[in-house]
Amino acid sequence: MNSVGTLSPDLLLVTEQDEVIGTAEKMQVHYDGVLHRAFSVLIYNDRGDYLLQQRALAKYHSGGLWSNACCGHPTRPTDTGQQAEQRLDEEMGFRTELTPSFSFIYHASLPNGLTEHEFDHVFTGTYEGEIPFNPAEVMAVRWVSREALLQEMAHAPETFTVWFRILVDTIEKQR
Ligand SMILES: C=C(C)CCOP(=O)(O)OP(=O)(O)O
Ligand SMILES: [Mg+2]
Ligand SMILES: [Mn+2]
Repeated sequence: MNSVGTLSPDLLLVTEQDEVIGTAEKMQVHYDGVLHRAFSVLIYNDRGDYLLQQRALAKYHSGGLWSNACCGHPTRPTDTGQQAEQRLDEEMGFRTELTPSFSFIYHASLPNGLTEHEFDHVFTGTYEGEIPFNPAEVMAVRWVSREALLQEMAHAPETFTVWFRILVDTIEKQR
């Protein structure tokens, strides 16, 4: 826990085997590019369309880019899925049951000078209904079919977050 206590809990630093080896403050972690635990949530509707969020411009990186339904950082070493469900609610304004899917490590230098270096746990869920998203986190949402998403990613990859492009590549190869 950092000096501001519960206001800003620290992120979990992990090994390449995802063993927790410490904690550190969120911005410092992304300045230093040190490996930490994260989660990414993929939400589908009954037709199999992807739910996308456009990150708020004020986010510390990747503002204005289109991405998967929710991403975040666990602050407790257990119950990553519950923390992902909670973060989905904070960002998108709804809850749904999430299922663990797969995990991957990625390392990306971002245009604003920060670095993402994450052991990312991917969760999936389905949802139909209203999306009263939080404007501090999200500037827009939309549903897109997988065909339309693949076309758009091929033509305008720079409008999507780096990790969502990796995620879609991985998922679409598995199908
Ligand atoms: C999980 C990934 C790929 C990046 C972290 O997500 P965010 O940048 O949205 O993190 P929070 O601000 O929500 O913690
Ligand atoms: Mg987030
Ligand atoms: Mn991160």
